[in-house]
Amino acid sequence: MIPRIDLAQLAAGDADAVAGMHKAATDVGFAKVHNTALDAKRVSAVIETYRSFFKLPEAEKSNCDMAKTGSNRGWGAAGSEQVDPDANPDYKQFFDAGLTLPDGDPRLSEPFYAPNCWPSNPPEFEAVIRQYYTDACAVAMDVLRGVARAVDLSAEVFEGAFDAPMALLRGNYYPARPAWAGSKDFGIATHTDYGCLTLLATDGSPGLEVRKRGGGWIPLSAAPGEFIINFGEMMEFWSDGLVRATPHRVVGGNDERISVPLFFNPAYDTNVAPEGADRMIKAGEHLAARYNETYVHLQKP
Ligand SMILES: O=C(O)CCC(=O)C(=O)O
Ligand SMILES: [Fe+2]
Repeated sequence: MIPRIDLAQLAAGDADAVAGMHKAATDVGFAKVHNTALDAKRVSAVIETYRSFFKLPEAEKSNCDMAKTGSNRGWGAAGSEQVDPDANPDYKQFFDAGLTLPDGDPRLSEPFYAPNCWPSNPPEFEAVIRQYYTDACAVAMDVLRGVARAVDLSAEVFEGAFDAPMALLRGNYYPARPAWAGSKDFGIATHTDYGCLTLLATDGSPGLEVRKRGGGWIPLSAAPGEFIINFGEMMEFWSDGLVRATPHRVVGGNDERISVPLFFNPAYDTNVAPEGADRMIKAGEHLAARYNETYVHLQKP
């Protein structure tokens, strides 16, 4: 069973909500979260904005092709990410956006704080996505505070670590599963997320599957207004293995599907080693290693 958590109740310390988050974090690695600052209407507008973009001709989308920029901002064509080395590159398309830094900020030359590429169509794209990025980061921070409370990590652990986050907002577009797809082809192949927390909105269509500890897969879906959350590798390091990064995938079906994960990653220099450990795991270095493995345009031949 995947816990379903009321975020306002979690923030207020409600015992059931705290217990639900404890189970989500330490057992299944996934939860559904509702009653957040982002309502169904806002999330639907974001999903439809991405949908309009993905429906554009490839030639227009390629103005923001990340393979041309060398960073991970902009459009990723089908086949541009390979999250499982034993599977083929994913057949999904996606669009990545990160923190918008002021012009002239020296961090703009660092890969994790690279400038965004905003398409000119649909015309509202930049405004809608930038506002959602900011608001979704605030919801993710609320969730993390609830996680700290639920698993007894000191609340200060996360404070300050997300002031200039390497958080990445992605729109995933899964077309209907292609007729040519074989056993090594996925919308997104089996993987764990790299960062701390993923706050995932979807258009409500099925497709996501979460790996069960004993084997097999649990299908999970959420309509706009309700979020799926899961934990990534950095959170597993940070909590010394207490919080679980659970593998998941999308095989894909007969209908197209849009999902919008916010990968809530801390600032580059954050040490995500367990508290009190005598080693250092720099968040930015972990992320760089994982990006270099999985973005096809960054892979070494
Ligand atoms: O589309 C989904 O539901 C999941 C996407 C996902 O796992 C990812 O983008 O990391
Ligand atoms: Fe994922």
